[in-house]
Amino acid sequence: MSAPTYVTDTLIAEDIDAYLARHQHKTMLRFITCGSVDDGKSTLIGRLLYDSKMIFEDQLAALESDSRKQGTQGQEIDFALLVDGLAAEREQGITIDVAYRFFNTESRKFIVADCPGHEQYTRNMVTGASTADLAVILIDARKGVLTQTRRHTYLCHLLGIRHLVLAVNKMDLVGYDQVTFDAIVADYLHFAASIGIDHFTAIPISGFKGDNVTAESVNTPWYHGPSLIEHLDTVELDATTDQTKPFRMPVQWVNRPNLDFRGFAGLIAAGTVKPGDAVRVLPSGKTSTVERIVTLDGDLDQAAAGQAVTLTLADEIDCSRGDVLAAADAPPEVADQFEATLVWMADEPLHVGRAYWLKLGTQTVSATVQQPKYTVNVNTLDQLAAKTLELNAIGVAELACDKPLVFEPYADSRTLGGFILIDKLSNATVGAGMLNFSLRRAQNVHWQALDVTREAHAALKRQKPAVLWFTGLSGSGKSTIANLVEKKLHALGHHTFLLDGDNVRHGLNKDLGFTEADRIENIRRVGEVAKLMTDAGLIVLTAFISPFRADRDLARSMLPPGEFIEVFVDTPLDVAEARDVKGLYRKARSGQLKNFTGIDSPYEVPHMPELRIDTTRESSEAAAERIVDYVLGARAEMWMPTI
Ligand SMILES: Nc1ncnc2c1ncn2[C@@H]1O[C@H](COP(=O)(O)OS(=O)(=O)O)[C@@H](OP(=O)(O)O)[C@H]1O
Ligand SMILES: Nc1ncnc2c1ncn2[C@@H]1O[C@H](COP(=O)(O)OP(=O)(O)O)[C@@H](O)[C@H]1O
Repeated sequence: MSAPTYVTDTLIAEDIDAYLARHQHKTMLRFITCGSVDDGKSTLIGRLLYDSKMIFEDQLAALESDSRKQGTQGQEIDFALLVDGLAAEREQGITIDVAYRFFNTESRKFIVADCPGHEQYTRNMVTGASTADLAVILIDARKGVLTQTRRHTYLCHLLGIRHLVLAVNKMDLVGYDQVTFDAIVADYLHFAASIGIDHFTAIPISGFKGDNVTAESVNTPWYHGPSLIEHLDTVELDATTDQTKPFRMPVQWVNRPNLDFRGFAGLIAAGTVKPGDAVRVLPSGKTSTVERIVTLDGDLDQAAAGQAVTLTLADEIDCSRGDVLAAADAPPEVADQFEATLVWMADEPLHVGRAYWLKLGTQTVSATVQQPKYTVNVNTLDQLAAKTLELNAIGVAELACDKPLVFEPYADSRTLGGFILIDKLSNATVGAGMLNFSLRRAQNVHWQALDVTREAHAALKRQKPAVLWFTGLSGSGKSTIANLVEKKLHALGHHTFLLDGDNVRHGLNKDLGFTEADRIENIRRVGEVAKLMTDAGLIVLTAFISPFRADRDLARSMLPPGEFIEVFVDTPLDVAEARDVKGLYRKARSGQLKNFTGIDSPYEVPHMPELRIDTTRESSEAAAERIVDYVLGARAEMWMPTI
C-alpha cells in the first residue's frame, strides 16, 4: 500500500475561501486517542500534525526551542510538547482536558480528540468518545495490555465506537520484536472478545521514530498491514454505514420565511430521503410525503445521513422542533420509561428521584432516575450494587420521563439513543447516558380516562383545588400555621386535608430516614399524594421541611399553573433553635442526631415563594389569615365552578 500524500499547506498560507473550497470534497473522520501519558499519546498526535504540516511556522519554531529547553528527547523534537498545551499538564505530565486537533490528507479531514487517560477523567474521555468514529488505543510495547487499556476499550465500546485500532507503540524500545507484538495482540484479542468486540486493527508503531505512523516502516518487515494514517484514511465512516439504515431526521427548527413556505430543517441522522418518500412525524405519528429537499445550493434529488437539509412536506401537518421525521414504514419507538447506562459527570452525586432535564438531540423532557441496578467497576468490569452514582461512575438505571421521547437504542443510533442530563437549577450537564431499551411498563399502563373528572370533583365541593406547600426549618412554624389555616378553611365550609411531615413519616413514608436521597423520595411521594388529592377536588396543606428547591419544583410541576402555592415559613435558625419544640436541635448540637436540617444538613430557601411568613414579625394567627385570603381571594374569584 502506498502512503497517502499529505496536504502541505497551512491555514495561514492561503486564502480561507480557497482553503475551504479545496477541502470541502473531503470526508471527515473523528477519532480519539486513548492511553496514558507514558504510552506516548501526545507524541503520536504531535507527529501526525507535524508530518501533515498542520503546524504553523511560529509554532514549529517554539516547538524546536521548547524541545531543547525541556530536554526530554535530547536534541530531537519532542512532539508531545506540541500537544500538551497546558502548562500545568506539562509540569504534572498528564493530559487533563479533551483537546481537539485538526489535520488532513488528500482525501480526508481529521478531528482528533486527545483524551486523558486517568480514571478520574473518565467523563472527559466519554465526552471525546461520544462523537468519534474510531479510537486509537495506545499500548506501550514494553508493558502490554494494562488495566487502563481494558478500561479505555470498554468505554470506547460502550460509547459505540465501531473501529478500534490497537497501536502498539514504542516498538523501537523492544527491538521491533514480532513475538512481543503478537503476544500483546493475542492478549488484547482475548479481552476484546470477552466484552463483545469482534474486530480491531493492530499496528506496531513508534510515535517517536515514526514507524508505521505516516509511512510503512522498514523496521517491521513482518508486518503487512497498513500504516496508521493509511488505515485512518480508508476506514469506513459511520455516516456511510448510517446511510443504509431507515431514514431519520430530528427537526432542528421550522423554517417559515413567508406564508408560502414551510420547511423542516435538520441534520439527517440515518438513511436517505427523496422527494415522494412517505414520512412519519413522531411522536404524533402523522404521515405525509416529502415534496422538496431544499439546500442553500438548490434543491436535491436525494439526501443522505450526515447532510443538513430542509424538507418540505405535501401536507400541512403539525411538526415542530424536537419532532423526528422518519421513514413512514420503519419509524423509531416512542416511550417515556427506559433502561439506560449513565456516566455521572458532576461532583455532586446523582439524586435518585430528583427531576433533571434530559436532552436527547433536539428533544428536552423532565426525567427522574431510579436507584441504579448496578454500577460497573471500570477496571475489573465487575457489577456492583450502588445507591447512587458518584463522579465518573458508570451505572445502569431505569429512568422515567414526563413526556414521551422518540428514540432508538444507543447501539442502533447515537443520535436518537444518546442523551445528557442537566441540573435544573445550575444548568450544568451532570450526566451522559445511553438508552438501552424502553420499558414496556409505559406502553401497557394507560391513563384511565375517568368519567368523574377533577373539575367535576372540585365543582361539587365548590372550590378550586390547591396545594398549600409549607416549607421551612424544623420548628419554624409550618405545622402551627398550617393547622390554623386548615381550621379556618374548614370553618368556611371548604374541603381540606393536611399532610404533616411527622404523621406521613409514621405511615406511607415509614421506610424513609433523613439522608438526602430519603428526603428527595419523601417529598416526591408527598407531591404525588397531594396531586391525587387535588384531583379529588381538595385543598391540600403540606407541612414538610422539604429542604431542596429542585424537589419542591418537581411537586409544583405536577400541578396546573396556579394550583401550587409555596408558603415559605421564614424563621431564622437561631429562633427555631431557641424554640426547640421537640428538643431535636439540642440533640443535633450534641451529636446525638445526625443530618439535622440547618445543623449538618442543608436548607435551600425558596427564591420566589407565593407567600413568605416572617414568624419573628407576624403572629401565627395573622399569617393564617393572610394565607386564607390568598387562597380564597383573587385566585378564587377568577374561578367559576362547572359541573
Ligand atoms: N435529621 C432530621 N432533620 C430534620 N428533621 C428531623 C430529623 N430527624 C427527625 N426529624 C423530625 O422529622 C420532621 C421532618 O420531616 P420532614 O418529612 O418534614 O423532612 S423532609 O422534608 O424530608 O426534610 C421534623 O419535624 P418538624 O420539626 O415538624 O419539621 C423533625 O421533627
Ligand atoms: N409566628 C409564629 N408562627 C408559627 N409558630 C410560631 C410563631 N411564633 C412562635 N411559634 C412557635 O414555634 C413553634 C413552631 O413549631 P411547629 O409548628 O411544630 O414547627 P414546624 O412544623 O415547622 O416544625 C411552635 O411552638 C409555635 O408556637
